[in-house]
Amino acid sequence: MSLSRLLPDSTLSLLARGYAWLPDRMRRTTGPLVRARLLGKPTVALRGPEAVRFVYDERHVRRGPALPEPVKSTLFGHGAVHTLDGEAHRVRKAMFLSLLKSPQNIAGLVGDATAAWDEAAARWAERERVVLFDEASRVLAGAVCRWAGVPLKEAEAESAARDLVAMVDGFATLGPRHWRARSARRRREAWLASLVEAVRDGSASVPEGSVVDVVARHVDADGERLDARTAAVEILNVLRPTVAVCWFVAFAAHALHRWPEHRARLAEEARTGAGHGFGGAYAEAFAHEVRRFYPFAPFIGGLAAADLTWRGEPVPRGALVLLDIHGQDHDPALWEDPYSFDPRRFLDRPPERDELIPQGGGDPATGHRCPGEDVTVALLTALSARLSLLEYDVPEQDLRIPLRRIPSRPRSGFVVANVRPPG
Ligand code: HEM
Repeated sequence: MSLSRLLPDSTLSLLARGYAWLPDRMRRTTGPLVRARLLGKPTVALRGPEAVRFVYDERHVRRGPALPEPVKSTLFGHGAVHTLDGEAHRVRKAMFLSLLKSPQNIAGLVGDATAAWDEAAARWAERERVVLFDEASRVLAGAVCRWAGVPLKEAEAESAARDLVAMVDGFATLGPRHWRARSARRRREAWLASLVEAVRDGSASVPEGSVVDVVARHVDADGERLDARTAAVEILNVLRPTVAVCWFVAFAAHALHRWPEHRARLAEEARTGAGHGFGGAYAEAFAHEVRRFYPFAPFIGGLAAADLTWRGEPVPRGALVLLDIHGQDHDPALWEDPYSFDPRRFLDRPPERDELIPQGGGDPATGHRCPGEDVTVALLTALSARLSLLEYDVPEQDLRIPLRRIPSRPRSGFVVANVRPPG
């Protein structure tokens, strides 16, 4: 009998310990990998740039069969790009990359988001206090729908934002958040599937080259167009994670509050227009450090496609193989003083491809690495710069970020009061 068959199942321990589960197991292990059982399957977990290259090699690890049903029914959607391998994956992925890697498209989305932020910030000033997480989710939902060609009236932005947040918030729990996530997904897939049908039969029109247009016309590896439901799933795979940047915005506000010296530097850069890109070199380094430091995606996983060996250790075919994202982004072997928040670590040295992996590793064109990473960095850079220029009070509130909760966030959502937008 193999060793992993004798191990107790760790699924409950993972649910109870959240982000700390895998890094703790890693710390306690003396070998090059952790062995466990998850969802009844023998499991190994790895970390480090070499492990990234090992896991993202499709001859080693396949994704399709690995994703649990509760994750597909909330976070990603059935039939999503996340669930594909080989040629089918590459053809679908190329569609995302064409939309999300173009500098012009990224600039368009950032322009819509910053305009929406400025309008919203003027309204925050009229209210006693606002929850930044919720406000950022609405700003991003309105901006990404407009940019993607999804018609959304102003009055609908709040419920759309709530549903898009719910799909992310409920994927890793068995409680009420999970059931909210499932119904949010059902509702939004039906909404977007009817938009795709209307675009296809000519009863609705969307801008040429927009996300809806490109997904509705996309031809998959089998030579067929996507059915309307799968097209809706993939449009959601642009809308949902863009809105999820609100998690990072709340974390950015947390960092500015906790370490105010960064606010001064960001504001100075934003005021003088120094630097480059969407907010300047310091703002971009700050965005990378927020993505490294704060907990968001805990790990990614797939199934071993063959009997494998990792640094002399056997990994049996069919085993669940996890890449410890959160652990790697805090690994003292890769990061000096990993638990100190310090954007300067990215000032002189842009992140290495397989070192900083909050959105996966490897090459996004050939593997599953997030195609929205440039969009995320651009949005977070621009919004962090804006946040640094906004004056506000931070009233008494619960700012703890519970590591047991996946995905986590400041418990209060980061409340700001007495907002004074820049003049
Ligand atoms: C909010 C910040 C974000 C985080 C933390 C994040 C994280 C991730 C992670 C960990 C993966 C999986 C990588 C893997 O399986 O190897 C992923 C995949 C993906 N992300 Fe993101 N992402 C974010 C933003 C975005 C944005 C803004 C978009 C699109 C506009 C996006 C679209 C996608 C898609 C389509 C995939 C599937 C790629 C594939 O399977 O090939 N993400 N993301």
